[in-house]
Amino acid sequence: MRVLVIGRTGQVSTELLARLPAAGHEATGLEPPGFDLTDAAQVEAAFARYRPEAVINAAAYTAVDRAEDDRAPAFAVNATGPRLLGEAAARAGVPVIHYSTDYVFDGVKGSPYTEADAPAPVGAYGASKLAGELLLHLAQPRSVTFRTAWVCSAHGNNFVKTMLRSGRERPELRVVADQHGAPTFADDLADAAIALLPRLAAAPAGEDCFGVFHLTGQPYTTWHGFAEAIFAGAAARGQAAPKLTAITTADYPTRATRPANSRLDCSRAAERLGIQAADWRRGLDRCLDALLKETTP
Ligand SMILES: NC(=O)C1=CN([C@@H]2O[C@H](COP(=O)(O)OP(=O)(O)OC[C@H]3O[C@@H](n4cnc5c(N)ncnc54)[C@H](OP(=O)(O)O)[C@@H]3O)[C@@H](O)[C@H]2O)C=CC1
Ligand SMILES: Cc1cn([C@H]2C[C@H](O)[C@@H](COP(=O)(O)OP(=O)(O)O[C@H]3O[C@@H](C)C(=O)[C@@H](O)[C@H]3O)O2)c(=O)[nH]c1=O
Ligand SMILES: [Mg+2]
Repeated sequence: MRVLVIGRTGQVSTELLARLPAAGHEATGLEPPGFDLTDAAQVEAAFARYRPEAVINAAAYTAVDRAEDDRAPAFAVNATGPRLLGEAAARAGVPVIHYSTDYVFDGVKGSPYTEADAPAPVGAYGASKLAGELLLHLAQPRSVTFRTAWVCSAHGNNFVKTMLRSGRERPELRVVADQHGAPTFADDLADAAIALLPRLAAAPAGEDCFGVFHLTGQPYTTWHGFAEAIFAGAAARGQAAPKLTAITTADYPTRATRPANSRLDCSRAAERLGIQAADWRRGLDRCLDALLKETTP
């Protein structure tokens, strides 16, 4: 299949572009400066040029704190972008796979969120991503949105790389232990999307493979629990670990509020799509193998 990937050097787009050819697909990835998803004419031109049979939107404005003071660009990329893509895809008759976030929820619920729970974003990033989901599905009902969370990989910016870097610079790291969720590795997300492509291409609007699906890694943990796993893995690969201190959200003020409960219930994806939440500890091992050279002789 000819697959157009929006994003090229981001976490998820990098993994998609690395894996699509092996699955027999012809893939093109587009991002700035050569391509701007927020420009309708550029979106239209990309469809005309590449004639995709499916589109995967892995582009986003992901700077959560910056989005609070930079709302217009965040909404342009995260909301207008998916709308333009949905409109072009509907005209071309091709399905769209898109990504959204746990930050569409306020985090107040006492158990994992399902797709039936009402979103109520507490920050600009989450609000822009929620708008994008709605606009995409209105424009192109033959779309799938994977709401994921805490995405990491060996490429791009993420919590694993921040922890490893900070751990080299400082003897002690303080990490919040009262925000609950599950890390998700970008290669697992890419594999899920690629497995779904043939089914989406064949399915008419209204099939139950379209819609919103929660998809994260498992099991649930906290950012502090994740940091512990990162440094255990780093230590096993010969890197000295800093002292890790559990703190509360109140001890770590940030510009944007993060939800305390980011846990997503992924059972709908398992039941309807046959896509299982992957064990993030395996993903972390692959990521650390790629990032840290063995120091043993
Ligand atoms: N990172 C995370 O923790 C989470 C991410 N998600 C969602 O998953 C998806 C993938 O995220 P991730 O891979 O981490 O994101 P990254 O921030 O790693 O990559 C974003 C990509 O979007 C591209 N991009 C930004 N602006 C534009 C634009 N105007 N036109 C075209 N491309 C653009 C970037 O290009 P460039 O590098 O040139 O700017 C980059 O390729 C997103 O929808 C995100 O919201 C969901 C939950 C958690
Ligand atoms: C670096 C650091 C962060 N933290 C906290 C802040 C925050 O609550 C949490 C994670 O930090 P981050 O900066 O990675 O958080 P953040 O950028 O909010 O991560 C989010 O990105 C967007 C794109 C998403 O969609 C979300 O799923 C989520 O992955 O850890 C510490 O407690 N100590 C530290 O030293
Ligand atoms: Mg880039």
